[in-house]
Amino acid sequence: MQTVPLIDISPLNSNDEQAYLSVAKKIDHACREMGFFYITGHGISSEQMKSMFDLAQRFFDQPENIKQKILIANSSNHRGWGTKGSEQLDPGQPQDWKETFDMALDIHPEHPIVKACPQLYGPNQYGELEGFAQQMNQHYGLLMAVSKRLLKAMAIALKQPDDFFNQYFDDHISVLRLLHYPPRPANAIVDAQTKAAGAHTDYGCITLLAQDDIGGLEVCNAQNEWIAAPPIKNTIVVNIGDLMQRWTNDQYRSTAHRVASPPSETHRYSMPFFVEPRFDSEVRCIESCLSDGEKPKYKMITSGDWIMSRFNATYAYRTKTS
Ligand SMILES: O=C(O)CCC(=O)C(=O)O
Ligand SMILES: [Fe+2]
Repeated sequence: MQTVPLIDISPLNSNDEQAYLSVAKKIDHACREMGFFYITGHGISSEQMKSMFDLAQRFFDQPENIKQKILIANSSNHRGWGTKGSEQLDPGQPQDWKETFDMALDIHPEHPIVKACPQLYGPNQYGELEGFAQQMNQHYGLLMAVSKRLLKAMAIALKQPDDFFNQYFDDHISVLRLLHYPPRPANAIVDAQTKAAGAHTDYGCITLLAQDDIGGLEVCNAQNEWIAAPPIKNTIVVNIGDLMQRWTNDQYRSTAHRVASPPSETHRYSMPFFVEPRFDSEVRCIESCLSDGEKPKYKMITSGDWIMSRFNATYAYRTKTS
């Protein structure tokens, strides 16, 4: 059975051109075959990761009334805390059993880009936890640096200029999200197949996911089999999102994935970083992804329009009000 490959990306930081291209090729292969891979050699220390998981736990441990003050449902730009049941990733399944915290670039309300797209830009809502904003922003910067290295390698593998993807990442809309999957209460009627997060694809270019050591992430491989993507120490899981699939005319796979319910009494934490280009980036098929006579499968769409259409499809609070 096909498994999720592991790639050491440290050569992406070196001057050894051969080693660089060899890693770019491995990434390209994984994007085509599986749409998912683990990375090591990303440069984010295990201490940094641990401090982020400690922070996530402290954040979600706060009383409900404190978290209510930064409710995502009251945010104009989709930032803040999401209660259990506010998101339903798989419309054929019960709502996801998780609480969330979303943050992105923190931009003053008077900035022109906020005026141009107030649904996706603006200030974050952090709440009251000491040091939280600073630590989240620092981690956001570290993840963005790794993401830019990956996007450059993908551009090169696709025979594009180095900055083909990265040129769309000034004023980007990438989101760092904290996730807490608490145990379902004993009286909640669920069968063993009910997932903590339903099957879905991610919306952006790529996602960098850190997971704790509980496990539960499952990936649908090219043979349509669900396979486990268990935690591996000091790795980050990378997967392709819908915008990258559109950009590459389906050559890179935006692969469905889901999260099994944690064992009883067990809390699971994870931390996806959704890498999403500036809201007005025009995503249309890259020429080098078309063979002779082949036609683009998708119409051009802007990053912002795509992301908003996906939020509206999966969040109860948005469908009620829009
Ligand atoms: O919690 C996880 O491991 C995966 C989360 C996920 O797929 C998502 O939030 O898009
Ligand atoms: Fe996902």
